[in-house]
Amino acid sequence: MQITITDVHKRYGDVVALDGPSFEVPSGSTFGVLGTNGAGKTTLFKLLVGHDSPDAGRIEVGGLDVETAGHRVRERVGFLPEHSGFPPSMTGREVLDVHARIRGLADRRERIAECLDVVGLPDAADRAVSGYSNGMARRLGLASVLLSRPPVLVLDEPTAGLDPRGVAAFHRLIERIGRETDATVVISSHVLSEIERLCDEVAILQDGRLRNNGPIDDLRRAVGDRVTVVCRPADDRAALLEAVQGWGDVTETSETIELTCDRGDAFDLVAALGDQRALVDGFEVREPGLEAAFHDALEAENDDPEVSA
Ligand SMILES: Nc1ncnc2c1ncn2[C@@H]1O[C@H](COP(=O)(O)OP(=O)(O)OP(=O)(O)O)[C@@H](O)[C@H]1O
Repeated sequence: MQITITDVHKRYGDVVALDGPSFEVPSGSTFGVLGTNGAGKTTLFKLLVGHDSPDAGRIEVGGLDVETAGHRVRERVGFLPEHSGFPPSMTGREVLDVHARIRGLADRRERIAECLDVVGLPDAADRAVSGYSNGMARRLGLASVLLSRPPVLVLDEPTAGLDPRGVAAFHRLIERIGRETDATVVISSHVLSEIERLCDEVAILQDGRLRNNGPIDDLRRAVGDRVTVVCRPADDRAALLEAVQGWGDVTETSETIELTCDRGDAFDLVAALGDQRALVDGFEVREPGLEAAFHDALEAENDDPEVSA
């Protein structure tokens, strides 16, 4: 395991920010920490990188205790905070040069050029960062984190505030890092689709407590063995609607008729749809998403605050 979090507690005055989550992050995985506002994600990350201390519990990174070996942990972990500011008059390259010097990197010039290339900023490298868009500033932040090739990257809400193109570019970047390096990447987000797209495993936090964790596929399965068959009606929508009555729970949207049934019945349903070819323009089978797992985890909390999901 690259990261082990054991029964971590943290309060700020009366506010309980973390209430005993325990989970592990496998080496080389892209791991999502998911939670609504105030769930404790940023607090957990601050403890993880040694910027703050837990009141109780233990966090280990690569077998090192963050409390007692903080300096060595910080050498292993590249942290992109939720809000990172750069001196506005410096160029991107100068910002990276300062970071490279602080870390004592020997091959600064080459490494900076490589990282600018990875994040897609070589053309803007010699412009003042005051003229950078949000997305460019986030990518520069990521470049600064990548400089020393840390085995662990901790990215706090890396796409917050980016426009859709910026989000897509950042996702491609994280996917590339996941593919081309052995780094363990830990990302926090409250955007489910983002975690679902990028991550292998996830921990779901709510009010500082761990509600669920594990491989995304396992969580999806745990949601229940239900699948949804989404049909696009041909010309006679009413006839299709009548034909599918009783095959599953029916939901209509302006474009589709959606049938949700037990996975075991899905084959029969699809076969029956095949017999109704004249009424159906096309269909797809949709697996339950992480969204359902997320809401299940949160509902478990509302049903019984004492029961851990
Ligand atoms: N320095 C602090 N002083 C007082 N309360 C704090 C402090 N830092 C965090 N908190 C509180 O601890 C709780 C957890 O906050 P945290 O920032 O970790 O959540 P988060 O999941 O990162 O939220 P968001 O998605 O909104 O960034 C919140 O109730 C927050 O108000």
